[in-house]
Formats: sequence, structure tokens, C-alpha cells
Amino acid sequence: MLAPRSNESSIISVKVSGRKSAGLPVYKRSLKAFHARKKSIDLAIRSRAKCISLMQALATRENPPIERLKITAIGTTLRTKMEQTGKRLSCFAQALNIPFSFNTIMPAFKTRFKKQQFCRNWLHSGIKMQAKITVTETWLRKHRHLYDGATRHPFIRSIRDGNIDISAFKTWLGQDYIFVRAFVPFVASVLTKAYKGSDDGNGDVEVILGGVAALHDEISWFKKEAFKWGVQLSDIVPQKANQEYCRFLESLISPEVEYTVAAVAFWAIETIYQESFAHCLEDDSKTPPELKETCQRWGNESFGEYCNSLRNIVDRQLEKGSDDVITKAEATLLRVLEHEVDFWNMSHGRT
Ligand SMILES: Cc1ncc(CN)c(N)n1
Repeated sequence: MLAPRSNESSIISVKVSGRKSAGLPVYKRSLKAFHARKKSIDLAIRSRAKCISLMQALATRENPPIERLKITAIGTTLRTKMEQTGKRLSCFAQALNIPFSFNTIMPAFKTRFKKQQFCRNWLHSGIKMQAKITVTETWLRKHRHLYDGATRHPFIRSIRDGNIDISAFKTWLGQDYIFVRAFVPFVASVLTKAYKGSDDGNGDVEVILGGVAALHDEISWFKKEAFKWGVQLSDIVPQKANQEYCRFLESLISPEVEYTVAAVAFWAIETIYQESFAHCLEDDSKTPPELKETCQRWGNESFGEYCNSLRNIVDRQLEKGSDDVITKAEATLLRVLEHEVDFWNMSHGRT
């Protein structure tokens, strides 16, 4: 244990995960350690509420002053949820005048066992583990603006705020049905590429096969939903943005397109819907009850886990990809983001 001199301030580092911390409430333990002038404290904490209690307690302390509160959240599924927590905590820290930083770590695991093992070690060992920034993480940071444009589009915001124009929703429903039909051969081609192109010790084929299987159910859902809303699917003519997006998918089916490049497109297409619709299900959302089922379809947690599995596949592939493949894959991600924005614009009646 390091004991700083009395005029030295301390950095408190708190680890957050879904696991319950044992014994004393976390903030009491943190403060105890703070009094004991430990330089750094690693604790597992369960909820945002506990972080808030800790901040309140720290804010009222004068001696020694807090230099910086650093919270690192480890998660294995919903990155957006962790980021939201980070934003809220950051606002709160600002209000209390506590210098604050928040990081998230989303490590990839081959098996559930490895994940549990990591969480156990991370929470209890006190060993600081360096999070490795993956290629997808780098891209999402670099293209944050475009990514947010695709996942927080005014169309999605209008669902979330409860003021969606139902005719726009019906447009989206009909057009997306056509898109999903074109998506089927694309996903099947990714499956073929995975079968041929990966060593598959990691189960890529199984994950992608799950995606192919789910599309059957998805198409049935569109038919049921169209009936409910009085949308005649046989009358739908694909609009320009949809045609272009479907043409883009078709171009990725070509055997010349590498598995890594096609897998990046697949991951991005699924994840954009996951993050968009999950946004409409957050606690403070005013999504109309009749649209909740639609949002659940892509915004649910298990779809989030599936997207995360796709992301792990992509990161593993990128890790061993040539510079040329990585460049093409990044360009493909950007194309997907642009097509998604165009698709929302089209649904929103902006084209
Ligand atoms: C346009 C679009 N993008 C993504 C998804 C999710 N598969 C979708 N159904 N439609």
C-alpha cells in the first residue's frame, strides 16, 4: 500500500461491472481507502447510483482534495448503455466540480468461460489490465460523427420522442421489407465466405448461420406487421436510396470481395439497427406503445450480444488482415454508414 505525503492528493480508480460488490457499500470502502491514503483503489461496483454516492461523498471532502476520479467500466454487451452511464456520471461530476474521466473496456472472449474467468480476475486481482483498442473501436472513434448520424437519425429520434409521423413509419416498413429480402443472399454469401475463408476455430460459421436463420423469422415479422398497419407489400416499389443500398449489397456478394470486408459490412448493418432501436427503448424514451415491438426486434439485449459476436469476428479478421484489406474494409464501413443515413432520410421523406 502506498501512503502519499499529507499534501498529496490521490487518484481513485473504480472498476464497474454487473457483479455485486461484497461487504461494505462501495463508497464507504472507497472513502476508507481514501482516508488511508491509498494511491489507487480498485472496486467492483454494481450501479450508477453507487458511483453517485461516491462522488457526493468525495465532493464534500476538502483534505486531501481529489485530483481525479477515474471510472473504468467493463462490459461484454451493450456499449451504448455503458457510454450513456459515462455521460451521465460525467455531467454529475462536472456539477460537483470533480475532475473525472470515464473509460469503457469491451474485451472479446472466445467462450463464456473465458469471459467469466476474466471478470473474476479483473475484479478481484487488483491487477491493472491494459485494454487493447481494437480496429473497430478505432474506426468508431474516428468516424463518430457519421456513426452517430446513422444511429441517432431524426427518424429514430422521432420514434424515441413519440412524435413519429406514422406514414413515415409505414414507408420505412415497406422499404425495409424489400431491403431484408435483398439482405438474405448477402448474409448467405458472408456465410459461404466464412466457410471458405476463416480457419473457424472460433465458430464464425455458427454465429453467421444464426443470422441467416433469423432472417426467415424477420421476413415473417414484416408480413405480419405490414398486415397490421395496412401496408400492401406487393405494391411496394423500392425507392432510389433502397435500390442503391441493395445494389451495394449485391456488389459485396462477389467472390472477389474478401470475407473480412463482407463481414465488416454485415456487422455494421446489424449494429446500426441495434443501436438505433435500443435508443428508442431507453428509460426516458417516449416511444409509442404500438412501436415498442418493432424497437424490441433489433434493440433487445440478445440481438446486442449477437452484434457483439459479429464485432469479435470482424476484429479477429482485421487483426490478421493485410493493409489493403483493412483499407477496403474501412471504406466499406463508411459506405454502409452513408447508405443507412440515406435509408432513414428516405423513410423520413427527405429524398
Ligand atoms: C436498412 C436496414 N439496415 C439494417 C437492417 C438490420 N438487418 C435492416 N433490416 N434494414
